[in-house]
Amino acid sequence: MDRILIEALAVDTVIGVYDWERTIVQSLRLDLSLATDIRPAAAADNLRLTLDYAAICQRIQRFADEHQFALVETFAERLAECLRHEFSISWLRLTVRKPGAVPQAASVGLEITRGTPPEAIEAMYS
Ligand SMILES: Nc1nc2c(c(=O)[nH]1)N=C([C@H](O)[C@@H](O)CO)CN2
Repeated sequence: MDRILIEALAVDTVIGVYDWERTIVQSLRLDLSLATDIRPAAAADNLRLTLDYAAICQRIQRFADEHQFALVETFAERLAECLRHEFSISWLRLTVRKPGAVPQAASVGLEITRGTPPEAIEAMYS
């Protein structure tokens, strides 16, 4: 299975567990790996037959504008649900980093995977 990649996407949002964090906008950094079969789009050279990474990036920032979560866990889980539903993504890996949250660390955050693993889909068709 092929994967569309989005790396170090800067996303501005209100997020954090402390009161002072509810009054500021902070910048998250997102990495995404999105399972898809690129062959139909490549054969036809047609954007409509693949995952449009620009449209996905725009949707992510709109999601961030529309929500204010306490935890990066909630942001990641809800965003993964949103993207899988709206773009019919069978599997994704999402990393959310919050630079500056812990001064001693370059960034902190988490990584989640959701959906049917690409290997399982490939095994069904082999
Ligand atoms: N596992 C998590 N730990 C912490 C989070 C979080 O979202 N998930 N958030 C905070 C604060 O908001 C922090 O980013 C600011 O100091 C602390 N721990």
